Amino acid sequence: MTAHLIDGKAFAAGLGDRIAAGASDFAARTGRAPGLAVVLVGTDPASEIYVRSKGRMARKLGMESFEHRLPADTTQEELLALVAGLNADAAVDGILVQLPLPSPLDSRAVIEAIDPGKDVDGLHPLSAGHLVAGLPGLVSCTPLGCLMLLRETLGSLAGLDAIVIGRSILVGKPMAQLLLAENCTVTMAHSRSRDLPEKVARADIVVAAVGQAEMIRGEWIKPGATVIDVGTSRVLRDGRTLLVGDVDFAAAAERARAITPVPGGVGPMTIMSLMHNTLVAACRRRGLPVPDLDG
Ligand SMILES: Nc1nc(=O)c2c([nH]1)NC[C@@H]1CN(c3ccc(C(=O)N[C@@H](CCC(=O)O)C(=O)O)cc3)C=[N+]21
Ligand SMILES: [Mg+2]
Repeated sequence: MTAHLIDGKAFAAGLGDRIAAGASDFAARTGRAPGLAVVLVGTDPASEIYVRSKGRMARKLGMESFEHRLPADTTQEELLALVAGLNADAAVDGILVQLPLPSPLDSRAVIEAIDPGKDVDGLHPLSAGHLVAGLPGLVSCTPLGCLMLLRETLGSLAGLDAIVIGRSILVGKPMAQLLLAENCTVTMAHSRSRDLPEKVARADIVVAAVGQAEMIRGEWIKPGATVIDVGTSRVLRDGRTLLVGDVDFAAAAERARAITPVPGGVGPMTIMSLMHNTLVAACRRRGLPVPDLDG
């Protein structure tokens, strides 16, 4: 392997120290810690783990964590009533509703009910619009984390050719907007794209967010490219469950200049970006200056 490993876990830990300092400063000025509310509907085991680690991280950094666990048969009205209560709660600066919601709940309507000032997931249409318009707002956690890793690895991204594979509202679309704002030339590829290998081969930056285990082959990667792997798929291999990304890591690492591992790459940055957004939302809501959290 020749690529530099982009250590998301270590970068997230450093960012966490700066967020903790910002949270403590916020508490000293306002008399209360920044507050994050996480809503989990149902008992999906993976979601349980994510929600627990978000709550644990918030408390570790000196923030208040409000965890709301609702049964899988919660009605749309009950969920909207909870969101309305969190919108009105002065101790809550950020609201995250864990996705996916069990059917038949309508996640779009729930997300649109969140106060955009508390939308720490960056999923409200107003947050998405702010990003496209280049206005300050809250940016979706996974793309924000990817951008921080790219800046840390490459410095300026201006003029680089980037490809984002995957066009979800949670990751692909905001990622492309962030790269465009960094003056990259951005290609957005997806399941219907033609000649994907050729398109990937032209990119200096590859962000893989398709959700299909090891779909991006190592031979496609341009030598010297930087690869950010958003995927986390559990696969059974030699009788053991393994977490793998959207990129064929071993082969890609032979060609890339730098690459994120799975786990330990993008995942830890997603959670830390949520903490980042919670502190930013808290400061904005109180009219306080947002601390400089870039290393
Ligand atoms: N409203 C909403 N916002 C989200 O941001 C959101 C969501 N819903 N639903 C589910 C996905 C998934 N997600 C992850 C967070 C952390 C890791 C993470 O820390 N992963 C570790 C490995 C963890 C493991 O071993 O399973 C790593 O990559 O190193 C992964 C995935 C946030 N999501
Ligand atoms: Mg990861």
